[in-house]
Amino acid sequence: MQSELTADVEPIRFVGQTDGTLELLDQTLLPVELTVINCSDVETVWEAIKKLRVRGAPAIGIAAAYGVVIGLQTVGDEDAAAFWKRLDEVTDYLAGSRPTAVNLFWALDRMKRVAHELRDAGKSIAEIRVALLEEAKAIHAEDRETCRAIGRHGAAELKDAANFLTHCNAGGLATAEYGTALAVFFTLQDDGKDLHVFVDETRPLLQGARLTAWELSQRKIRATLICDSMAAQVMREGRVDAIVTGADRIAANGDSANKIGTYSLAVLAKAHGIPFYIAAPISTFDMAIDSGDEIPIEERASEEITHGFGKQTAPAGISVYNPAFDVTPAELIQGIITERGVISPVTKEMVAQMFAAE
Ligand SMILES: CSC[C@H]1O[C@H](OP(=O)(O)O)[C@H](O)[C@@H]1O
Repeated sequence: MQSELTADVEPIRFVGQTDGTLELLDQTLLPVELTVINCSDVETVWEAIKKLRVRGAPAIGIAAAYGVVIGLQTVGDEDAAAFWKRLDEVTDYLAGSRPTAVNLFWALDRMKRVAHELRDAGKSIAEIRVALLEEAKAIHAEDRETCRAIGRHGAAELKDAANFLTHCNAGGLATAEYGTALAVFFTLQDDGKDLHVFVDETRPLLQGARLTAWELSQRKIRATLICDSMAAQVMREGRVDAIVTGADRIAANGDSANKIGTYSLAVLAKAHGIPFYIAAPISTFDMAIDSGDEIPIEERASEEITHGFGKQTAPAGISVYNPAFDVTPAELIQGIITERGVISPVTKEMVAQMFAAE
């Protein structure tokens, strides 16, 4: 069913109080169909993250935080032991949905930390349950402002550029709203810039074609969809001033994991003398790992490649390798645009300095 899809559709919405439900815009059906799934149990939230009905590092973290609230609904306030056992069960369960986006684990750890601090302060289970919903809402609200700040810093950094290329979707659909990489383009537009964006379709799940192209068209930003393999050609033709992508996990030295195909863009950008930027919130930094070598890379089902576009496009039984992410080394990154400012050059020292800043 062709629905009227507008850019003000919220990808994530929690409805009700501690006994409420989580509404998620099913991104696997975009841009053709507008369907909202209603999550009333943690299994539905887990499946939505796993199947990319909700996706994008910050959005995954927000959904998981609400998933904790929903998962705890199966136990009452009267049995404290059951509540704490269930909290561990639910956070461990959600942590197993996807391995790469560190925001998932950052959000789950934050929810557990709040619960334990309140327990240690002598609060009741009922009070802790309410506080956890408020914490999930805080994570959600903070990300809205974080994205705006990333947009402001990115637009200032790239004020002299007009022609961009991006990969996958790091827009409002991947966050609370407004996005990270796309926030830079939205802010430049709001500042009066007439910009153009080449959009990689981003195989195999086509987040670029289905989601980024849609978000840019909704905002009437000039965009041209290309196959991933065409990126080098448009760079060689001199049609790209800068590349901006999102990230799913950034190591302490600045190595950045993002959708598969990002690393090749960074190598191509270097070959063509084009600045390559990552846009990501501080919550995407994993300071517990020294380099990108330690970032777990999700491998997904073969069918995403052999049965894309709704039909079989490869011989049965063919061997398939389907890593969903790759890692761009810090030396290929001109700058990492965060809500606190731009990290450039991207060194361990500069990352640590930004991470420690308020
Ligand atoms: C703002 S984070 C967006 C980030 O997440 C995407 O991955 P997925 O669609 O698999 O969740 C992609 O890496 C984007 O850059």
